[in-house]
Amino acid sequence: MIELQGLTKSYGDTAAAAVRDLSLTFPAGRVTALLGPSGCGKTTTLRMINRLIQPTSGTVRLAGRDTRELSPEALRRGMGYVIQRVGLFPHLTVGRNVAAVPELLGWPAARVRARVDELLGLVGLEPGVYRGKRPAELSGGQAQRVGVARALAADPPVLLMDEPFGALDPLAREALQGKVLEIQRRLAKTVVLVTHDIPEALRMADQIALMQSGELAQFGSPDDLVRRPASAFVAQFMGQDAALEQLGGVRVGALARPGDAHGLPRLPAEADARTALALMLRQGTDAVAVVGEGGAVVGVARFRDLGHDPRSGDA
Ligand SMILES: Nc1ncnc2c1ncn2[C@@H]1O[C@H](COP(=O)(O)OP(=O)(O)OP(=O)(O)O)[C@@H](O)[C@H]1O
Repeated sequence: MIELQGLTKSYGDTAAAAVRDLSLTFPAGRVTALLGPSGCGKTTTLRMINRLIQPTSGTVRLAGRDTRELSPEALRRGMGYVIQRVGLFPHLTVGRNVAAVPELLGWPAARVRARVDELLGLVGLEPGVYRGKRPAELSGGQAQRVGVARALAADPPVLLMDEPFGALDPLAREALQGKVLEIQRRLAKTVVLVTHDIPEALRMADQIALMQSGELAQFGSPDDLVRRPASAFVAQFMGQDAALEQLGGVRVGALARPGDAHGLPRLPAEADARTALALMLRQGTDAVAVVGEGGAVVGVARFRDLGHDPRSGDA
C-alpha cells in the first residue's frame, strides 16, 4: 500500500504548485490509474513516489514507512519503473538488459539466467529467440515488453508505469496491456499507471485517481467515474472521449460477434453499449454475452470493439 498525505510540489517560487495537497491511498495488489489532462501533475506525482522528484511538502508512505527513512536506492529497488520509451541499454543484449538489476544485487549467475528466461516468457517473448538480440533488432512493442520484464526482474512489490503503452500502435498497445494485466493478476503487484487515455484507464485500473490542475478531482472505481461523476469536470473529462460518448447510441446487438459466451454477464441485444461498458467494469470482464429475443445467446460484445462504430466500417 502506498499512502500520499498532503503531498505538494512547487517547481518555482512564482508558479502555481504542480501538485497541491494531494492525499491518496494506492491499495496493495491493485492497479490504480493516475488519469487526467496534460499538465495536471500525473508524472510529478508518480516521481514523488520513487523520489525521482523531491516533494516540497507532505509525506509518502510505503507499507506504513515514511519513504524518507529509506535510501533512494533501497526505495527504487522495491519499485519497478516503466516509462514511455523504455530506454534499454543499446549495447547490451535483451538478456543482459533484463539481468541488470539482479546482477547489481549480486544474484548467482544461474539464478539470474533462470530469472531472465522466466520473465521473457512471462511477457510473451520466447527466451531462446530474444535473449541474445540487441534492442535495435526489436519492434517498439517488443522493446516495451523487455522494459516491463526488466522492471519486474528483482521482483519488486510495486510497479510504477508512466504512459508505458503511449508510443505503441493500437494492436501492440492492446496486446501489452493484456500481458501486463495478466502478470498483475498472477503476481498481485501494486501498480500505479499514469495515463491520459480514458479507455486504457477503464480497461486496466481497479481504481482511478482523476487529477485536475494538481488536485484530485475524483478517486473511485471506473464504474464510479463513468456513472457517478463527482463534478462537472469529471463528467466532461470522462464524456469527452468521442468513443465513450458514442456508446450511448450503439446497440450491443450491433457489436455482437461469434465467440465463447461461457461465464460472461448477459445483456439483451437492445441494450446500449454504455450499459455494456458499465457491466464489464462492474464484473471485471472483457466482454458480455449478447442475448436475443427468446433468451438465446447471439454472440459476444467485446471491450475492444466498443469504441468502433459498426456503421463506420472500421471495426
Ligand atoms: N522540471 C519542471 N520544472 C518546472 N515545471 C515543471 C517541471 N516538470 C513539470 N512541470 C510543470 O508541472 C505541471 C505538471 O506536470 P506533469 O509532468 O506532472 O504533468 P502530467 O499530468 O504528467 O502531464 P503530461 O500528461 O503532459 O505528461 C505542468 O504545468 C508542468 O509544466
